[in-house]
Amino acid sequence: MSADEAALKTCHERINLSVAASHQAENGSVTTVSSKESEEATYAFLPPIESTDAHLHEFAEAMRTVGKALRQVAEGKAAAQAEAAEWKRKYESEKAAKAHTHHSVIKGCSNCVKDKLEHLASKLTLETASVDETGCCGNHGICSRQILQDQCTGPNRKSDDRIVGRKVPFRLSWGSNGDKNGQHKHDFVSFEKGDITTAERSNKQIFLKWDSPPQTVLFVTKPNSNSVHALCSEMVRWLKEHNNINIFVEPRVSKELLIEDSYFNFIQTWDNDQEMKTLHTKVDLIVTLGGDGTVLWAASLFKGPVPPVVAFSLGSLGFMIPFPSEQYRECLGNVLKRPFTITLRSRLQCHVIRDAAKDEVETGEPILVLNEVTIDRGMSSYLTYLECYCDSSFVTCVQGDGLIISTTSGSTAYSLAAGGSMVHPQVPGILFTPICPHSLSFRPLILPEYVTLRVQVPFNSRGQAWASFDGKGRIQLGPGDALICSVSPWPLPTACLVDSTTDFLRSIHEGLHWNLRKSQALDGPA
Ligand SMILES: NC(=O)c1ccc[n+]([C@@H]2O[C@H](COP(=O)([O-])OP(=O)(O)OC[C@H]3O[C@@H](n4cnc5c(N)ncnc54)[C@H](O)[C@@H]3O)[C@@H](O)[C@H]2O)c1
Ligand SMILES: Nc1ncnc2c1ncn2[C@@H]1O[C@H](COP(=O)(O)OP(=O)(O)OP(=O)(O)O)[C@@H](O)[C@H]1O
Repeated sequence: MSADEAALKTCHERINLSVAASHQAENGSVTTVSSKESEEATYAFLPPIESTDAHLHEFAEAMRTVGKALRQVAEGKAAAQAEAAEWKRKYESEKAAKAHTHHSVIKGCSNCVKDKLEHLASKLTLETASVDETGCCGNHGICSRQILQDQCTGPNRKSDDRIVGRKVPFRLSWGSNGDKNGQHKHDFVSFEKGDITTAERSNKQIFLKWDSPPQTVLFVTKPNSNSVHALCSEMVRWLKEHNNINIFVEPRVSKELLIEDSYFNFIQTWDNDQEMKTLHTKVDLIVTLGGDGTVLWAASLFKGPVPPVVAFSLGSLGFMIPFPSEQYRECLGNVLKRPFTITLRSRLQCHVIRDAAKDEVETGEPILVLNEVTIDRGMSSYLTYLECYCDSSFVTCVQGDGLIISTTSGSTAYSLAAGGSMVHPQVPGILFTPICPHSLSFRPLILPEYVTLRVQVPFNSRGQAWASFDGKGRIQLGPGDALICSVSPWPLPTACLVDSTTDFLRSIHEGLHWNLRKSQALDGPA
């Protein structure tokens, strides 16, 4: 008989004794003795409760094991989904690239848009596309796949190269599972005699130089603003008359300008989504007139590649807007004729998966955001309860008002208000910022840009959750639904007034009054 069975047997015996004693008391035959015996029997009954506790402990342990197994299954599922998302992303970007090439070939070379955009694309790839994969010399510091030779040959060979016990040669390759997505081929890690170094700093300050003068400009303007409308019509005239530029505007603006003056007959627009999808093949430059919301709006018009954006400030904060509208002639003149620096602002592509437990396949087009995707509790008065995974790893459960998954550009927007760090827009990362977490230890995180995040509303969640994209387009997420997001291959290139860092620091100083404090007086304690 096992120890547990013995404990159970004792327990039964004591229960029987206790029951018998209480029966005697009820019959009234041996009242005083029986009540004492009953009390003793009751006390005697207590130890077996410890035995029952042991069973409870055993049961709890078993439940923990089951919980662990379930979590492992969920992690496995998240890994598979992340991998599927990555493959889909690769497939879509290749498909889009092919479609873009195909479209341009059909159009022919007469307008040279294809050549210009392809050249621009190659420029935007940090001008490092020609790196040789295997034969890297190590001099330029861009080694995507460099092999350490067993023996160093060539004129620089030193006598101590032949020391016995030389380090074993190895390779560096990108991606956590080998060359997983090829995103990081152009990062700067050099590799000399087995010592990994990043001494060569990445030069991500990117310059854009036109091969030939730009021909087409798209205007995106804040609605319902007289000053914006007036400036738009003035700039359109100036661009047409002084630079012979073709102008595209949104359908709403086209109507407004035509009502104002038939002079604007030359302006082009689009009639449907299909036409809008080909805009990036026709437009060299986007000019935005408004605040940050207008830049977000302009970005949202492009589900794939985006032409460079020159943003003119006509809002109140204008964090992402370096160009003063009063000096538009000088600013636009420079951008159209000279090389200029750009900030490549990464965007997040988001997929909502309904009842993710059943349906593992992502459907529909991704939603692209420049700032962030937010998952909050909406109207619900319950805490949001969200399970979060990063690639195949469980991150945490969010219990609070919600979660912000932000780009570095969005780090100064909602994420900042929720306690996240401000991050320079060229830093490759994704911010993971909780909103009012009901926990003392939930600090915001910054994750690397190559991960895929999955946020799922578990089936035992009390309430619904709501996802919103750059503060717009709210989508309800029920128990079992999930949101998957990763960095999109299509960033938003924004023209800088000076350069990426100077513009960023100007914005946090002037826009957010960062660390503004009166200087201490000199006449303090010695
Ligand atoms: N509590 C908050 O701070 C809060 C709440 C909701 C939304 N937002 C932000 O508003 C954005 C939508 O902007 P909108 O103009 O359409 O809405 P809006 O008109 O409500 O303006 C939001 C404010 O955020 C500023 N802003 C937007 N993007 C920014 C950025 N990247 N860096 C610094 N400031 C930025 C804008 O200049 C504006 O002052 C959302 O993406 C979200 O980040 C912030
Ligand atoms: N072309 C557009 N079409 C439709 N809506 C737009 C367009 N441009 C901007 N918006 C919307 O108009 C709102 C206000 O725009 P924006 O943020 O640019 O101006 P603002 O509020 O005056 O500036 P700031 O955000 O600097 O205070 C935003 O919600 C934005 O999404």
